[in-house]
Amino acid sequence: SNSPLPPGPRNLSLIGNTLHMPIGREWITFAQWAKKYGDIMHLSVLGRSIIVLSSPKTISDLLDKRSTIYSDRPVLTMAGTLVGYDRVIPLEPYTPRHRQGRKLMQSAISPRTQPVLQASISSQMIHFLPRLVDSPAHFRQHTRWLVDSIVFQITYAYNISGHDDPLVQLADRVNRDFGRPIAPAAFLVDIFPSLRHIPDWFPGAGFKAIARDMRRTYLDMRDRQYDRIRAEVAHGTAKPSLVTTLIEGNPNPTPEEDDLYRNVVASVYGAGSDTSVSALESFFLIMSRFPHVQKAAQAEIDAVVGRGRLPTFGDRERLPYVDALIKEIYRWNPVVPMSLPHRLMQDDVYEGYHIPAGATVIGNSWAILHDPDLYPDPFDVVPERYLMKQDGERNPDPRAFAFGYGRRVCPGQIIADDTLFLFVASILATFDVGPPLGANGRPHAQEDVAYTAELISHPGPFDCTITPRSADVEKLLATLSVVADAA
Ligand code: HEM
Repeated sequence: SNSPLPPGPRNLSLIGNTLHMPIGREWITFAQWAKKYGDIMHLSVLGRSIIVLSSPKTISDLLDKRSTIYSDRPVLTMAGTLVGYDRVIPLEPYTPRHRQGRKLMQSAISPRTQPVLQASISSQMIHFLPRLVDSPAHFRQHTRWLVDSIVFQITYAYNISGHDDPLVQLADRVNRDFGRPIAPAAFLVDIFPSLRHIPDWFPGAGFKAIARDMRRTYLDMRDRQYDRIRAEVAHGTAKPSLVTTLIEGNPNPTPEEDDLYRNVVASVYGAGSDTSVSALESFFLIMSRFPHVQKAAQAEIDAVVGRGRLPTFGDRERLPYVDALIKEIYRWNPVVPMSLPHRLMQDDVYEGYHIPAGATVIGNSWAILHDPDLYPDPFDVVPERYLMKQDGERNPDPRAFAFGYGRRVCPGQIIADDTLFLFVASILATFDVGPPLGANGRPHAQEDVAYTAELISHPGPFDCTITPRSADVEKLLATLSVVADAA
């Protein structure tokens, strides 16, 4: 192409921008660079092109409108080729198999199936709330328990017991494993893919044993429950679940179909668990930092739901402030700040710039969600911004950016959003969340909580107090959990 590459930081010939690359939370540095170089920016890292898009328009023009060529994923040699995570939907290349997998997931997670999914979320919530009464200091552990319970209920009709449930432990291990090879340049083989051919005994080939170990753990988690349900379907004893639906829909799958089904189901945990946990954790942090927001949301819930029952999904449309708070949770510290990287499949030209085939294309969602022209006072939590009469383009719904783009947009949004709604509404109806207290019983001075620098970003360590709003609420929760256990 005769067109120039998009502008970007100075290129140091062979090594490109490698030496300039920010280490950790690159979304913030990229947002600063975008002010200088524009909302389409080119970086060259070890000979590979990275295109960073930082405005709704560039993202919509390329990742949405030209999604036929912008929907591949970059090849990750360690995580993908060696461990095998490239068989799950989020990391899979853009192929007919990927489209088939998405279709299966979308038919399981759709407005048609939403009532069944909501029933699972509600039933797990009833078991979750009493845990918060018993040990509020462990709110993060309970939050993860809740999300895992919902995911395993939907996928495998599996009721997890406590935090030491074997499936939870296995899933935790897969989660931890997953973070390692997808961290930038964590393994040399991602920079020099031909290293994957070196023999196992060769010095420096330790990564191959690590990959084999991770693969074993992943397959164990993927297959154990799946095989159990397959046997139950054969005996006519299987409970309704995503696996049951897939197997009953095609009792004699080919080996390829069988592999596809297993990976589609595993993708629900892989993509849906840690992401949802991050959003729910942000809720606690926001509540402990912005008490006036909490009070306004509680006043709305009290007026609409009253104090004698828990909120339900049917209440949502009469809770506009709670809905606006949920939008702020997605925006304030987005769960996936730079979305997942896309890969361009053929040369393209945009606004006179050449975008080379194979380029990694990143939509910097964080930059958009913190653009003061779109969201005034972006570092504050201001649900009111969505309730004002909108002036043109201001304060767009953050979900348009928080869940990714084009043909790779998150297919689990319905579950994520329903989980977040019921979590926020139920906790605000029953608890007060506040800042941690010092020895003198007064609130601690609050320090800024840094979010982690991973692909799925979580709030760093923080404490908060979580107390039932009244003795009546405590009784209500105890009764509900007894009834739920009996059922
Ligand atoms: C608050 C919770 C969640 C957030 C913020 C979130 C966000 C995202 C984002 C940003 C992407 C990348 C889209 C892109 O590449 O442009 C994604 C992909 C994906 N998400 Fe979610 N997600 C959440 C929950 C879930 C849940 C609950 C599920 C499953 C039930 C799920 C399943 C997936 C899958 C399978 C993909 C890969 C799609 C593909 O590559 O084609 N997510 N999500």
